[in-house]
This record gives sequence, C-alpha cells and structure tokens, in this order.
Amino acid sequence: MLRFLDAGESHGKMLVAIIEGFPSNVEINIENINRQLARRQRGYGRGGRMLIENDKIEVISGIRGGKTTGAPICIAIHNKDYENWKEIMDIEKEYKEKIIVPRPGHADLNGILKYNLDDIRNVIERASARETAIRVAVGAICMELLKIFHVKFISRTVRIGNVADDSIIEEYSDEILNRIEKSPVRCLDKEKEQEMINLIENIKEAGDTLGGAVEVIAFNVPHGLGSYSFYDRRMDYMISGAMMSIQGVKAVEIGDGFEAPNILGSQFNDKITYEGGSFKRKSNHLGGIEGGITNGMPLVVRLYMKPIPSIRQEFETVNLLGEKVKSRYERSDVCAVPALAVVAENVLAFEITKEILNKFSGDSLEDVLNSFYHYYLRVDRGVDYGGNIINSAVQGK
Ligand SMILES: Cc1cc2nc3c(=O)[nH]c(=O)nc-3n(C[C@H](O)[C@H](O)[C@H](O)COP(=O)(O)O)c2cc1C
Ligand SMILES: C=C(O[C@@H]1CC(C(=O)O)=C[C@@H](OP(=O)(O)O)[C@H]1O)C(=O)O
Repeated sequence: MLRFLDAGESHGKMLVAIIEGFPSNVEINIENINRQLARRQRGYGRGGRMLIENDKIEVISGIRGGKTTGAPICIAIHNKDYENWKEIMDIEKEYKEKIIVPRPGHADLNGILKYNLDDIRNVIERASARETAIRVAVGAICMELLKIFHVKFISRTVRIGNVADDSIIEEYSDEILNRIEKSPVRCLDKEKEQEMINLIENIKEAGDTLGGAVEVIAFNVPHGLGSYSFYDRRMDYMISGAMMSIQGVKAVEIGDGFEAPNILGSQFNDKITYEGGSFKRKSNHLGGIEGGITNGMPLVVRLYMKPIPSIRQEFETVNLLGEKVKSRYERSDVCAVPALAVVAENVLAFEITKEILNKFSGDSLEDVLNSFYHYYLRVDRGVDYGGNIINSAVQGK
C-alpha cells in the first residue's frame, strides 16, 4: 500500500516526507521533481515568500543511482526563509511576542482552542499551505512511475474571482499544455488571462484577496482503479477527499457533477460503443469514473478555492482575550489559484499511483508491469500504449 507521512513547519528548517510502498527500479529524474516544485511556486498573485524560496528536493533515502530501491523514500525541502525566522522558530527558547489576534478563515482560532496553545504562530506554522510543497514533491515522484503508463496531466485555472475561462479541453495536446504553462495565471483563454491579471492587480490594490477554480485532467489513466465494493475503495471517494484536503479548497467536482441536475439521464450517460475490438465512450460527463472505478476516459476534476483568508484591509475583530481589536495582517498571497492547479495535479498523481499499485501490486517495477500487462491484454480499452510498456512488461517476466 503506497502511503506517505509529511512533517515540517512553514518557517521551520525544512519539510520532510517518508514514502512507503513505492516499487524498486523506477527511474527518478530529480530535475523533473524540481520542475514540479518550480511550477507550484509560480503564478500571478503570489506574495513575498515566493521571492525568497527556490524549492529543491533533497533525497535522504530510497533512491540510488537514479532509481528507487524499494526502501522507504525520504525527501526534504529546505525553507530558505528559516534564516530570517531562526529566533521566532527556536525549538528551545520561547519567543517573546505571541500572536493573539486570530484571522477568520484560517486555522488560527480553531487550532488555539483545540491544542490549548497561547501563540497563534504555533497554529499558522503547520496549517499553512507551505505543506503543499512537500506534497507536490511526493506527487512528482509518483509522476515518474505514471510516465511509464503514459499518464499525462493538464492542470489549469478556470476561474479567478468572477472571471471564468469556459474553454473545454477534451483531449491531451502538447500545444494546449504549453500555452497553459506559459500563462502567468495558468489560463488557456488569452483574453480571460488578461482579465484575471487585471482583477488580481485591482484586488491587491484594495487590500483584499481572491479565490477561484481549477481543473485537472489526467489522460490515459488505466481502467479498473478503485472499486464499488466498499465506500472507501471508490476512486471518487479517494480523489475528492485528497482534493478537499488541500488548504483553502471548499468544493470538488468530478466530470460534469455540478451540471448534473440540469441534464436528463438520456443525455448524461456516457454511451457505450464497441469499435475495433474495444469498448469506447461517446462523451465524458462522468469524468472517467463509473461505479467508483476508472473507466479509461480522462479523469476530470475541478476544485473550488475560497478567497485567501489573510487580508490587508483592516477590520474589527476580537483577540484571544475577547477584547475588540483591529485585525492583524500576516504576509500573504492575494491569489493562489494557479498554484492550487499544480498542487492538485500532483495530489491526483499520488492518488492514481496509489491505486495503480493497489491493483497491479508488486515490489519491483517489473512485477507491477507484468500484472498490468495481463490485465491490459484482457481489458483492451483501446488506448495505444506504444511498444514500450508491453516490452518492459515482457522483459520483466
Ligand atoms: C498554494 C496555496 C497558497 C496559499 N497561500 C495563502 C496565503 O498566503 N495566506 C493565507 O492566508 N492563506 C493561503 N492559502 C490558503 C490557506 O492555507 C487556507 O485558507 C487555510 O489553510 C484554511 O483553509 P482550510 O479551512 O481549507 O484548511 C493558500 C493555499 C494554497 C493552496
Ligand atoms: C509558503 C507558501 O505559501 C504560504 C501559504 C500561507 C498560508 O497561510 O497557507 C501563507 C504564506 O506564507 P508566508 O507567511 O511565509 O508568506 C504563503 O507564502 C508556499 O506555498 O510555499
């Protein structure tokens, strides 16, 4: 069973993760991991912190000579900002200035009450979305395995505030991906991109913040991941839970889920055809999942993010003593929607990999591919894998 634990504070020394259950002999290109980390750091609307950090992965164990060994993979990302926070983050000496004005919308008040703390700093440090850096690194390692299965991702912004990009992506294309990667807000529609940038500028000027929505599509996801047998084996249960766990996400849509009430059954079903020896679908309203199981169509997931809770505009609030005070501002992003898209993509990569390794279980890549190969022969889903995967599977025999 693939799983990981992560730890680390936003302004502590580093973030770390230990991954268990990753098969041996998977080639890991560290540059690819660092590329994912850099993608997460970009995006119009980010605050001052992203100018300080230059996230890079450090491998502590489990990878040798460019390949996984089957041992636990331990990785770290050092926080450059720690240099500026050493005194505040000292593990022995208590810092004199405690934060006692909780921000609504963040974990501040809940954390203080639940853990019986007296300094909101202790809540901020772990509740912060800084944690998404290490989650992206874990997802990026998974992507190295997913590449062998030809799984490809597109993640993009579909909405910032009231500006929506209604364009539809049905098929994977390098050209579309490149356009999105070049966009400062990860938006496909050029006109909307400019509107989003203008909106972020205006809202930043006003001392306020924005939320939005992103879409992640995974193409070539193997058929048969997940199950209808138990509620917690359903792929949609796992995906939506993982997506909701990302800081600031308030809703998750799979396929055309939010539109479903407006569509008749005869139109919503993805009609089944049989062509060239394999089953195909005429549409993808279900976003690639039927009965909790991946059906071979692209996995389409949308996430809706609330506006960033830390706002520069001053407002009346109360402190931990219950006294009326002015709000306190914590350095912050104005909009993190483009970054969310990259986080969601890598979180989805982990969930897909976990289920690939559940279904096609094996301690080495060769064992996993052999298992996959036999399933693939039986359930031809009409996807052309090229010779590579079949060859690797056969060589692994
Ligand atoms: C990539 C990313 C960056 C974020 N940056 C900030 C930020 O700078 N300031 C802030 O207050 N919240 C930021 N957030 C959102 C908070 O982390 C989030 O609102 C908080 O954890 C509470 O949300 P929850 O109730 O969903 O856990 C960010 C979220 C993500 C995904
Ligand atoms: C550090 C990251 O995001 C942070 C998420 C975050 C929050 O409250 O969630 C608050 C900000 O932290 P800081 O106070 O250090 O500026 C963001 O920069 C990151 O994405 O790597």
